[in-house]
Formats: sequence, C-alpha cells, structure tokens
Amino acid sequence: MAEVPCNNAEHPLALEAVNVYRAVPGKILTDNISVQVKKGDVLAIVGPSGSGKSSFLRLLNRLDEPTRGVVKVDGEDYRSISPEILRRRVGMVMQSAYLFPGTVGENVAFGPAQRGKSLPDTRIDALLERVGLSEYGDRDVDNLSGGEAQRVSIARTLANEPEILLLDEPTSALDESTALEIETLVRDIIRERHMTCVIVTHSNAQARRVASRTMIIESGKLAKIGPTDEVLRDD
Ligand SMILES: Nc1ncnc2c1ncn2[C@@H]1O[C@H](COP(=O)(O)OP(=O)(O)OP(=O)(O)O)[C@@H](O)[C@H]1O
Repeated sequence: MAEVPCNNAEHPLALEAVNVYRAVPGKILTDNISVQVKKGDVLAIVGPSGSGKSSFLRLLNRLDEPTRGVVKVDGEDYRSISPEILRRRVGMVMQSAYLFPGTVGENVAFGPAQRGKSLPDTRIDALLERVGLSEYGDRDVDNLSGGEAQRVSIARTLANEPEILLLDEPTSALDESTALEIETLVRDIIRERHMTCVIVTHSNAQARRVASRTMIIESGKLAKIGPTDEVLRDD
C-alpha cells in the first residue's frame, strides 16, 4: 500500500470553504467564512478562547453541518462524497486521544477495519514505528501516557492515508516537553507526506513553527488571513 497519499494534481486547492455559516439556537458559531487551502499548505487557526476555532474546524470534515455555504475537498462539494470516504480523506486528531478499548494495534487498524479492510501487521508496525511506538502493538491502550495515546491517535489517523489532516489543539492537553515532541512529530509527518493540514492552536508560537499561513477567527468571523509571519507580526 502506498505511503504517500495520491492527490489530484489537476486541482490546486485541497480544501475550500465558501461563505460557510453555522448557527445554533441563540448563537452564530461560524459567520460566513471563506478560506482556500492549497495542496501541501499548513494553515493555522488562532483566535481568542471561545471565538469559534473548533466550531469552524468541525465543519471542514462535516462533523458538523454548515447551515449555509459550501465546503469543497479537492474541488468537489463534500456533500457529494459519502461521509465514510470523506472522513478517510480528511483525517482528524483532537486535543485528547479518544482511543477504543483494546490494544494499540487494534486502534491503529480501526479505520481500515471499518471499511472491511484488514491492515497487515507490517503496516501497523511501520505506522507505530513512525510515531515512535515500536513494539507497542500488543499493549492495552489503558496503560498509555497522554503523549503515547496521542501518538496512537496520530497513527490511527495516518492508517487511513488521509489527504488532509485536521488538528484540533493536538498538544494542549500535554506537558510542555511532550507537547513539543508531538508537535515535531506531526510537523515532520506532514512534510514528508506532503499533506495539507489545518491546525487549531491557542499558541501563536506553535502557529509560527508549523504553519505557512494563519487565519485569525474573532467572534465566529474571519478577522485576518495570510502568511503566518505577516498575520502574527504584531503579536
Ligand atoms: N453546539 C453548540 N451549541 C451552543 N454553543 C456552542 C456549541 N458549540 C460551541 N458553542 C459555543 O460557541 C463558542 C465557540 O466555541 P469553540 O469551541 O468553537 O471556540 P474555540 O475558539 O475553539 O475555543 P477554545 O479556544 O476555548 O477551545 C463557545 O462559546 C462555545 O461554548
């Protein structure tokens, strides 16, 4: 199985949100945001707490449904892609690793298993090695540290060979040194696989280290977007 996801070279945008709006009773969560993410770009989403960063990210793989507007994946309205295929193509890693009861290896194989595909042991081992967890395949997930659990969660997402990786504060539940290790791991994986990535972070320093472009969300609105060093120049 190929390690590097095969992107459609004909379309330059991996992901596009067009006038995306979502409201729940009494609150506008995402207020007409339009954003384009080129293939291979890493876009950071920053902004004050409660400004709607995670709410917007969840719209990008249809975990939540936009009330209005369109999200396109590789140029295609994502509502025309089945949710199962969409979630495979647009992988997500959350702040805390939500692992299923069982072994590390079973968790890594979960995505392909859901599609009726059995992930070969050699592939599970290669993924675990890549995230720094060689020999962890038979370990019970109950006995993992926070950093190890997040590594498993990254390997589980990579097992689906996503074209796009969505990261929702992937290091903010970890202590400082573990957070830096996980950040470095994620950054290296994104680079070596030429993945497109959107990362929500509360840390401007993290945005500077990982993202070529940054957008600021304030009160559900897109306040600013551009090259990270320009957008965060005054911060
Ligand atoms: N389904 C919902 N129903 C009602 N309010 C919601 C819902 N989802 C989110 N909110 C509220 O909308 C606001 C934006 O939440 P969101 O988690 O997107 O912000 P955020 O910028 O990611 O915040 P943080 O940096 O603190 O994680 C918050 O006030 C939150 O409580």
